[in-house]
Amino acid sequence: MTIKFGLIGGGVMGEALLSRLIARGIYQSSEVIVSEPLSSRLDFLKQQYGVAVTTDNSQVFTEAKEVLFLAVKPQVFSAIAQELANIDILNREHSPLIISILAGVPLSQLEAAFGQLPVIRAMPNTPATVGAGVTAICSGAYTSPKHHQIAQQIFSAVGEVVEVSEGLMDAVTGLSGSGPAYVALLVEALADGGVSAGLPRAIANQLALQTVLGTAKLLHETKMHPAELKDRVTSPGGTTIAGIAKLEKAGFRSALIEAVKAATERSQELGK
Ligand SMILES: NC(=O)C1=CN([C@@H]2O[C@H](COP(=O)(O)OP(=O)(O)OC[C@H]3O[C@@H](n4cnc5c(N)ncnc54)[C@H](O)[C@@H]3O)[C@@H](O)[C@H]2O)C=CC1
Ligand SMILES: O=C(O)[C@@H]1CCC=N1
Repeated sequence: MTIKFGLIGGGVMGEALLSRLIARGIYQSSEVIVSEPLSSRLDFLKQQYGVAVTTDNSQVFTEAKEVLFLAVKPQVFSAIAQELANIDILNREHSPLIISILAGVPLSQLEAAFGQLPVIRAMPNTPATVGAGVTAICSGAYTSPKHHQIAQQIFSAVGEVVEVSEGLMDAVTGLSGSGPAYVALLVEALADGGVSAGLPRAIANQLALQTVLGTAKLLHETKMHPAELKDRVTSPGGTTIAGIAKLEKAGFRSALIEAVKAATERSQELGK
């Protein structure tokens, strides 16, 4: 069977994408090869998903006919680019589309590393694992509508897809890329608040999680503005306004705004 999809880096995000692509039948296990330095991860991915595995990134690059998917940390990108630099890419019968989910690494750097191959830069997030992710994509100079369609199909398998200009990718990273961690912190802190107010831990966890999930679902399904929902919950002289007053005093909104800005700036730094 032809190898269509090559994955370099079988960690959290690599596995999230891989698992959904196989489950949705976008690629068969026999069409996928993964490279990873950690033998424990390789054994796991091979056993769990039935894919071919290797420690040799150049093998993945050479064999992948349709997509080479980069899911390593940005800090190891230059080492990988050097490793792949000697492979004769331009004279290949099938040049793969390079898809990178590396935070911060710009299209210019990716295109320089891969000659004139088509590159799509993407920023997914961890809810991709359960098909509830959101991914922003932007296309490089050598891509065609066909490449665009392939990337749409891949990321649609793990959630929603939006297209942005490359100048916005760091901001996307600061918001939706990093966002699941902020929301997880919110859920944990809400539950801690419940425990502090006397609730048993298990019940506090359930209430906190379902409140966040339910609120997101309500906003999503009704398209209600968040401010309107806040107003609907907030009775005059009631409990909610007492809670909101504390959040405002503690700088809740500005803490989130600053978090997104700091993560955006860090993404910009990673690309330098
Ligand atoms: N974790 C997240 O929420 C998100 C991460 N990203 C991006 O995805 C990329 C991967 O992040 P994670 O999956 O969280 O990291 P991770 O650490 O879970 O996975 C990276 C994998 O790459 C492997 N690796 C290290 N050196 C390698 C090499 N030379 N060749 C091949 N594989 C190598 C590691 O062993 C590891 O399994 C990063 O660039 C990150 O910016 C993007 C969106 C969300
Ligand atoms: O923390 C990071 O650098 C990566 C990028 C977006 C989410 N995690």
